[in-house]
Amino acid sequence: MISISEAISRVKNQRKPLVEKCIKPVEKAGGYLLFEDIKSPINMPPFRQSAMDGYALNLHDELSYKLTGEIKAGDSQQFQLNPGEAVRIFTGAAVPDSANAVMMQEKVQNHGKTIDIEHQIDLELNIRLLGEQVKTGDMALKKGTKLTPAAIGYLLSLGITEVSVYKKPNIALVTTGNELIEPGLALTHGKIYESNSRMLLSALYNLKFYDITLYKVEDDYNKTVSTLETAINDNDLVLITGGISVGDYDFVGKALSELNVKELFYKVKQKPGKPLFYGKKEDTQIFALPGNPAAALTCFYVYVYIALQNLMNREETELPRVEATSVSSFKKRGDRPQFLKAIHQGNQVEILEGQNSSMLQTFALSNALVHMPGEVSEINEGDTVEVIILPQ
Ligand SMILES: Nc1nc2c(c(=O)[nH]1)N[C@H]1C(S)=C(S)[C@@H](COP(=O)(O)OP(=O)(O)OC[C@H]3O[C@@H](n4cnc5c(N)ncnc54)[C@H](O)[C@@H]3O)O[C@H]1N2
Ligand code: MOO
Repeated sequence: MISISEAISRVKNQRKPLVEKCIKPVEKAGGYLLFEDIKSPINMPPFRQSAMDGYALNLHDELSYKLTGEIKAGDSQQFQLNPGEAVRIFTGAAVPDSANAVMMQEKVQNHGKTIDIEHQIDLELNIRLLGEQVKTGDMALKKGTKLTPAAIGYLLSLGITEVSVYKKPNIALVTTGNELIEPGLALTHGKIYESNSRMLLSALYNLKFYDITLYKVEDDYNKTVSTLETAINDNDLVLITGGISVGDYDFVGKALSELNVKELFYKVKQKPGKPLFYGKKEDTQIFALPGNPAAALTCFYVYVYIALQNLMNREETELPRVEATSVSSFKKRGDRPQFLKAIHQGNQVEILEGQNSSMLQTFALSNALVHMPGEVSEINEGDTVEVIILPQ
């Protein structure tokens, strides 16, 4: 049995980012990293734009101007202004080449055919210059940039509709167990509703991983081998839940060994999640998470999260950890370090009742996990503890 820190470092050591590219419509590329530099195909703005509703002026030494017309946003006609002439103009409209400043309307008196401005103004005031954000052919966004909503808006503003991005991993979610029934069907004695697959699916969606295939297999050795073989062949990351402990019908470990999956670790000194398995076959990483739902989700956040960040070539691979003051007390049995479901707010954290690895109710209320080291037997009110912040 290895320590949590050793297990974390073995996952980190398998850093092999996916270097395949895929082409995505820009609006569906949120969260992806750019595979290539993007050069701007246009000047942005593509013309000199008015930044205000007001008047475009061909400046002269006096404060009075002759009004010669009007330009709305989207208009394309050209005006030729002589010194001392002005046109009415609106935000976003093209400023005539012969205008050299825009005065906002609050500082202008309109007399019908002429206007008076309050004071003399600087050249190019209230004009967004041609290409002031980015010029044709210049770097718009560099390879590796994460596509945030702002980045997506920016690329679309340059007229770009498709981008090449680093492919995200194809992920298999495999559930095992004869006792599992689809939620929605009638429950019969001895059965429980299957919740792990779509719990992990939703955790993956939340992290913006969408290429996910669900596989289900009953407690049968041959079927476990063939299902896992397909899942491993077709995916970059395989997450299995259940069947990894020592029971006579826990076939996952034996099946993985039959399939020549290289074990990187099996069993971690921690609670929950002791029987966690991590291995790889060629470039596919495989986690066999304990079937107990809270153990599976805890292992997802502490270990699988790192593998996902590694595959995406992200710098930060672990969830953020902070220190906080406990407002509750907790006594631990045994010497396994524990991850405790908790509510973190400000610089305080409340450890919740009901920490059993089969219970999701407490997890449902939590936004954090308190990491309680093995040598600490109790946490008291006022103690400083380490808190892992979960993605919301
Ligand atoms: N003799 C021992 N028995 C157990 C040990 C041990 O060290 N020695 N470890 C215990 C610990 S700790 C855990 S955790 C579990 C892990 O067992 P498995 O990974 O083999 O999981 P299962 O036995 O298949 O299931 C455990 C539990 O979770 C429920 N489950 C499974 N899959 C789902 C699912 N998709 N949705 C909802 N619930 C699921 C399952 O019904 C069981 O109640 O082993 C202990 N035993
Ligand atoms: O790890 Mo098991 O998850 O302790 O119940």
